Amino acid sequence: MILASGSPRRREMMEQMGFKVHVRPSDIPEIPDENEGPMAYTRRLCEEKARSVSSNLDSDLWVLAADTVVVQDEKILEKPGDFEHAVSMLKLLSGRWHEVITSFCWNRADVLRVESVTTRVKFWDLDAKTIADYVNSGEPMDKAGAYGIQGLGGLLVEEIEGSFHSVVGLPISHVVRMLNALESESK
Ligand SMILES: Cc1cn([C@H]2C[C@H](O)[C@@H](COP(=O)(O)OP(=O)(O)OP(=O)(O)O)O2)c(=O)[nH]c1=O
Repeated sequence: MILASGSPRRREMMEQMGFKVHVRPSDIPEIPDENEGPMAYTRRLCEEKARSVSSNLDSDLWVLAADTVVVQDEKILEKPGDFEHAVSMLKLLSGRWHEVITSFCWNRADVLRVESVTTRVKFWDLDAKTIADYVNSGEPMDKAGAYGIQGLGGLLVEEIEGSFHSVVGLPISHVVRMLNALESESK
């Protein structure tokens, strides 16, 4: 399969599931349209990522793309731009529930299917030093919402409802089930 993503976590997860993964990141700009809700945004982006990589392929391999955002107070939190931005995102998440939405897309020739998975995550109350120490670890900078649940960021999380893997960027069981369904439909 072709993975239209530069995320090392997505690659690892697909390899753990036994796939031989060829990585071809896309360069789609990640900017929500005016009045675009978070789920619609992630669905549009993963579809655009898949289509842009598929259009330059001369193989008939399946292409997988995904997009993950954190949502708090209807605001989309993507990857932080700098230290201060990461601190302000973590302050917003402190002591409250938020949602993590991952949409993924399988595409081959004119077959394209998108699915979205929403997970709820609750953070402990975080004091300023905990937030600053965490941001200084460097872990938040390439992650939506400025945390990684799979790393040190796991210490910020009190509770989760839904798919852990989806928070990390790919709900692997949904992803593999959809591929199996698409394969059996094409027979
Ligand atoms: C909330 C959270 C996000 N993330 C990551 C998953 C995604 O890689 C990233 C969100 O950014 P995305 O734009 O979804 O993905 P990406 O930029 O890493 O890769 P590409 O656009 O090429 O597909 O945040 C974690 O690793 N752990 C977490 O707990």
